[in-house]
Amino acid sequence: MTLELFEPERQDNILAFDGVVQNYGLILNAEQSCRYLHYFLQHLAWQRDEVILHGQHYITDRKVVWYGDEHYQYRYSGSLKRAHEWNPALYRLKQQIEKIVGASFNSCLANLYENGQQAVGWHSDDEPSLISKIGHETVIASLSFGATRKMSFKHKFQPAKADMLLQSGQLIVMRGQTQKYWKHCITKTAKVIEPRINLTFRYFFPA
Ligand SMILES: O=C(O)CCC(=O)C(=O)O
Ligand SMILES: [Fe+2]
Repeated sequence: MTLELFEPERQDNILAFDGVVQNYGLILNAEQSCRYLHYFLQHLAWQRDEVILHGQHYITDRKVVWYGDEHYQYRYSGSLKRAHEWNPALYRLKQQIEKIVGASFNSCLANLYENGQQAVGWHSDDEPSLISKIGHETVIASLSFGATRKMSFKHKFQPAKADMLLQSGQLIVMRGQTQKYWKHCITKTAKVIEPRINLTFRYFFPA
């Protein structure tokens, strides 16, 4: 695993306006992060994602899996997703994150990028099932393991952008109106040949 020269600094908000992306820095040490990476690589039920765009059926390179308190179901990009029962280690990590962040989560969408060629394009996590009925905000806590990758944000209506590197053991939280006004992506890079896992803890409001 590559060792980063600089630890990420904590930041209250990397966005200039219209949303909040908090950088909590590293919440796990290198050894803990490395153990989680190898454990999750082996023990989560990874599957390529199916999406239907403009009537065309696609299978993504990156793998995903969704865990939750119940077998929540929802339809996005034309295919039906169903939450698995919590993996116990993932559940304990969820409880730890809830304490740090001061919010509760009932599900986790996990992503596996085998190398820098696998990425996720510009999108917002703005499905109605993720928006709270009171306050109308979305809180997503995102914890990374393995290879350092760049996450970018761009405003939907203004020429504003922000970038951050996500290291192994680093936690960020997207909250407020971030999903309404900003898109985010993980960029491709030929330099990264190692895997990265990202866990996005979410609160899912069943319809
Ligand atoms: O891998 C990441 O850090 C981001 C994943 C993401 O945007 C998502 O799961 O919605
Ligand atoms: Fe996302």
